[in-house]
Amino acid sequence: MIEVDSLGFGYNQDKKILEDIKFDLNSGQCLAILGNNGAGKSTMLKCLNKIINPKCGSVYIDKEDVLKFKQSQIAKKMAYVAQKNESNRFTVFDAVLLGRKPYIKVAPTEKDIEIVKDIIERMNLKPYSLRYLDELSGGELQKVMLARALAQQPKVLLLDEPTSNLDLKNQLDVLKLVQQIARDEDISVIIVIHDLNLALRYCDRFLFLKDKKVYAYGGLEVVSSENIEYVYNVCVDVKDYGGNKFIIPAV
Ligand SMILES: Nc1ncnc2c1ncn2[C@@H]1O[C@H](COP(=O)(O)OP(=O)(O)OP(=O)(O)O)[C@@H](O)[C@H]1O
Repeated sequence: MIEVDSLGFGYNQDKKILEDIKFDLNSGQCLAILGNNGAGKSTMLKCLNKIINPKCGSVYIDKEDVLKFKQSQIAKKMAYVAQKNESNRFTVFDAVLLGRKPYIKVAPTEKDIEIVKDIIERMNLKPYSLRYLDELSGGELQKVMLARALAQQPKVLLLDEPTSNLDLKNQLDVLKLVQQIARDEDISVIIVIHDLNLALRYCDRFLFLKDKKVYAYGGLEVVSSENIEYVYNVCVDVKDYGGNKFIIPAV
């Protein structure tokens, strides 16, 4: 379980971006972080694993405040996939193996190699295994970065718009896999995502950021037309289809 309390951050002294952020999430659950452009979603994700230092607050994982940890210790608890990923001259296999770095002392063990092979298989990346990252498409690269994060075997997985470069089938496949891995391996997943319908389909909890604060947090009930209209300033209808909720813009 992850518990975030009173988290605050500003890039400059006089301009706050996040104020009094508070939520908790059980293991095995996926949380969607929602809000408009510039609301502070990516900033919040980076504060959680201290890529940037929050000005105040705490982030407890299994009752330990990870903000007091060194980066090398945080890497065993949390994995992060950024919004923009740079490609380089690593092969796909080596890039995923890098996810094992927090655990490797001298050289990768057989277990490290097995974990990497397994995740490459599960994400249908085997045909790309020996390809270089700078020879991949944007979507293929995004999947490799997710595979690397999963190889890290974190307790909390932080994903910043993991489907932004993926085609429809890969969006569905990747989020389904993330949801399945979260449940099977008891990982809490925190996803910044713009597509409300994908969020509704694959996430259990929903957090709307607005005016630096948590405007609403909870289960499906908080994804209401009133909240969406207030947060995004767009009128929407919330419809039921086949037992699932769908958001349809009413413009
Ligand atoms: N390195 C930085 N230095 C100064 N300001 C920044 C920096 N990074 C982001 N910001 C500002 O902080 C605010 C929040 O940005 P952030 O990227 O967290 O928003 P977001 O909700 O993820 O947006 P989007 O949906 O467009 O990706 C924005 O006003 C942005 O301009």
